Amino acid sequence: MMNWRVSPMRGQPMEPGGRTPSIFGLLHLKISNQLAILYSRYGPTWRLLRRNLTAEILNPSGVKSYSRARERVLQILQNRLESQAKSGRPVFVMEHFRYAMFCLLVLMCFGDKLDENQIKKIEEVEHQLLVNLQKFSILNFCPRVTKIVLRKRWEEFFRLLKCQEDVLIPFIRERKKGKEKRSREPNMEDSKDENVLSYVDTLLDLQLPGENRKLNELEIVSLSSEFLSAGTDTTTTALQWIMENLVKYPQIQEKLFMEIKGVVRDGEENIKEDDLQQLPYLKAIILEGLRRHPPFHFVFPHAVIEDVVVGEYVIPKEAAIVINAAEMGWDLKVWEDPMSFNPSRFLNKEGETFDMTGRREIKMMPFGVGRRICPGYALSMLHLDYFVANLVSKFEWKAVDGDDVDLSEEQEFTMVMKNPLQAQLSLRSK
Ligand code: HEM
Repeated sequence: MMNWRVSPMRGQPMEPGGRTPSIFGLLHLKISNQLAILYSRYGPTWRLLRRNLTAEILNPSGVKSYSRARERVLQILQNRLESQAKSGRPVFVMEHFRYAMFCLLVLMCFGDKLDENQIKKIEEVEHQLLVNLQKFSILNFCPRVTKIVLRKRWEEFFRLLKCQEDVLIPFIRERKKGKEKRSREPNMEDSKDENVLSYVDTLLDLQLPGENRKLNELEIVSLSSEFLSAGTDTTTTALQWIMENLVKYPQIQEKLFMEIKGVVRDGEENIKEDDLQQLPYLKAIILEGLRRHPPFHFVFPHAVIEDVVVGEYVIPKEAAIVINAAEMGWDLKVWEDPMSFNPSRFLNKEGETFDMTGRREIKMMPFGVGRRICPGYALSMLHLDYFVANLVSKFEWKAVDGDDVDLSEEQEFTMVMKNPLQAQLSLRSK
């Protein structure tokens, strides 16, 4: 087994025979590395921060404490879809899905008491940063020169960062105030909401080793923004692909609905989080969706820490390597009829859950594998389970009349649907 180390650089796939990437590849690496630095206000502390993210907020009990937030966001999403469905017109679901996934992360990041207006303010500023990413990437190119020739663009860039600070810093200060109050008055009768640990709380606690200091506000702004953007588009894309396949294959949707009906509690409309474990077919559908349509076709670049030989390839120390995760999930030697959407391939008689972490074997890796696996892996699996189950429980999803469901892909930040999903939704009778 190889020794992996994440390089913070984006890279090009290694060429056969262990040659290093071409000069264009190296240039690309350099530019992208600088882009990452430009967008982040913190230094090389990412290793520690990642550990913090996994240990504090994305661990099973951290994730569980947000079940009320999930219920609230599900309600918002279902209401939005219901009012559109009632118009009888096809519903374009992508924006609704993205908003719901974004809300979930905002509530985890800044605390679950935020109202919709506050969430919308955060969404607007984060959206502006995301859509302007391309435009600002040129600023990495010889900043000394671009600071003169592209002065206006630099100003615009700083204006946008300032807007982001103006929006996010008050939320960070609010969390800080709450924490200080709790430590001053430990026996204070706190409402349950205030006690839910937020990502910002964990960042406020963090002590940077070696530097003997805590993170400053601007660093927390960057990290919060990264948390929101890393988790929104990825889960939205996966959710959309899965729902698209349920529209394309009504018999799979029907089988799932029958399974769901068996576990909805009396008098309840929605599936409870605790009941998701009783839905093996749902889990198989999520896994099949991630295998067939992984949101990232390539995992982030990694580097080996010593020369290694893999098959006929020599990978020299420090070379950036990029793994094509999508092809791995479509490998004919491993998967039967890999391009078909067949959730049953994940149903095994022994009831064993499929391992995606790479501990046992690696047959697919939509989240990467090993110690650099996506820290949001378990959270997004839960979000996918919960939202797919409840969206199918509440609505019947059908193709728009005469529409041949189109599975063409398009590369954006993730591999999205070229023609975003639109569906005819009808409320299931209670
Ligand atoms: C379906 C949803 C998601 C998919 C498919 C996905 C996939 C990935 C992949 C492939 C990587 C790179 C792993 C590697 O380096 O080999 C990654 C990294 C990362 N993901 Fe996710 N992700 C998802 C959701 C999330 C969520 C919900 C969060 C946070 C709340 C998140 C946070 C991150 C972060 C912070 C990293 C960088 C980790 C590092 O630098 O070591 N992801 N993700």
